[in-house]
Amino acid sequence: KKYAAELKFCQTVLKELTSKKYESFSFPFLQPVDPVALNCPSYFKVIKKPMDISTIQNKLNTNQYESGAEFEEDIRLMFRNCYKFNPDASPVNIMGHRLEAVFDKKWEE
Ligand SMILES: Cc1ccc(Nc2c(-c3ccc(O)cc3)nc3c(C)cccn23)cc1
Repeated sequence: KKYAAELKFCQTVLKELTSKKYESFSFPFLQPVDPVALNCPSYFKVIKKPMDISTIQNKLNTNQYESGAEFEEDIRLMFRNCYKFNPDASPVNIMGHRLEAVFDKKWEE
């Protein structure tokens, strides 16, 4: 069915984003931001809806997405959070743009 094929493609896209070849710029996005570990106490004041790839993977595995569009919403939320918290041209901001470029290419494949 279309629905199953759509969600299967989401799995393929996540596999691409977490591939070792991108680990030099995907690592800030693989796990939830830990404001204590990263020493960024303002994080939860600035970012109201945290999102990361491991959370998206879990939602996909537990059928919490109704469609590919909902999956894409969480991916885009993750990158918006990154651009909001990390100043333009900062290392993690640039990593976000690089990983989003990988997503864009695979998503429109
Ligand atoms: C004081 C300070 C300033 C910036 C950061 N950014 C940051 C983020 C981050 C990722 C996504 C996101 O939505 C927000 C932040 N991930 C990291 C990592 C893995 C290492 C170093 C910095 N990192 C951390 C602490």
